[in-house]
Amino acid sequence: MEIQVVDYQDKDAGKLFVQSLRETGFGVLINHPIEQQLVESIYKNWYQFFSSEEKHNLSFDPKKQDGYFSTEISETAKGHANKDIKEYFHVYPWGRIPEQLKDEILTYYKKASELAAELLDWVEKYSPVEVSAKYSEQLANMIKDTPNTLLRILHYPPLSGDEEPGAVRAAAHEDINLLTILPAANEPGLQVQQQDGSWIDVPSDFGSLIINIGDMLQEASGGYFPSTSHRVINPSGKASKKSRISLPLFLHPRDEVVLSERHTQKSYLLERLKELGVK
Ligand SMILES: O=C(O)CCC(=O)C(=O)O
Ligand SMILES: [Fe+2]
Repeated sequence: MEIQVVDYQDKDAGKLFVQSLRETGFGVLINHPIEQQLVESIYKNWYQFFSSEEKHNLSFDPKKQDGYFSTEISETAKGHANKDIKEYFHVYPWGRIPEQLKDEILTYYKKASELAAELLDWVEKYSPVEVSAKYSEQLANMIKDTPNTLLRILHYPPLSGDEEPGAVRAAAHEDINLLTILPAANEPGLQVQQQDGSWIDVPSDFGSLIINIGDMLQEASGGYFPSTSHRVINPSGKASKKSRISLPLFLHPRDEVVLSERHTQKSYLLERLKELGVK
């Protein structure tokens, strides 16, 4: 099955969306409640931030994981040799945020988190009974009042030609969290791996919202909802001189939420961050 582009206003939206998640790990929403104007303004304002020296004053805190992560310390995807060609900023409502960008980004954080709770309700509603029986509490409840949901603003700089051989914007990886909510970026490049191992572009029309499953939902659903590998490929030709900005919201339950017999959110996250080399 292909990734479905679902109209959020459609009466069967929930069913179609969850079916797409189940079969591909991804679903795409159009006509959704997140205003494109807000997304575009964030892209513009944070591009300015990444172009300024101010970012170096907000360098990330290794314990709290908030703040600015430079290209030099950017993540290395599990099983890969090179660092990704990206810099990013981690926004948590309790964390450091550049003063002039605070109101806007927290407005987005709140709106996207509210929509996310609704999407988790859809996932719950269309989980077979034997799967929902595994959820330790309602999925939407797992993220209620959580301090752990992470909004990452990513900047993939133009390619200089001096990149390490084999380095890419984002090497193939799976997300760690429950669900990821990602507005289409300003440039293409996002791909998902299909069951036969081949890679296809994720439908990313500007204005649409891409949602994918992370490992925590896979864990909580006993594998029913697969977290699929995705990546961001390097542009070529003229596009390689352009920056790409993207804005994933990674939904994380509260620390103590039980995901499975093996893991709480906290124990699971710690294990995964160590693998990424950022903890
Ligand atoms: O930039 C994108 O489009 C995707 C980013 C991503 O997959 C991630 O940060 O986990
Ligand atoms: Fe990802």
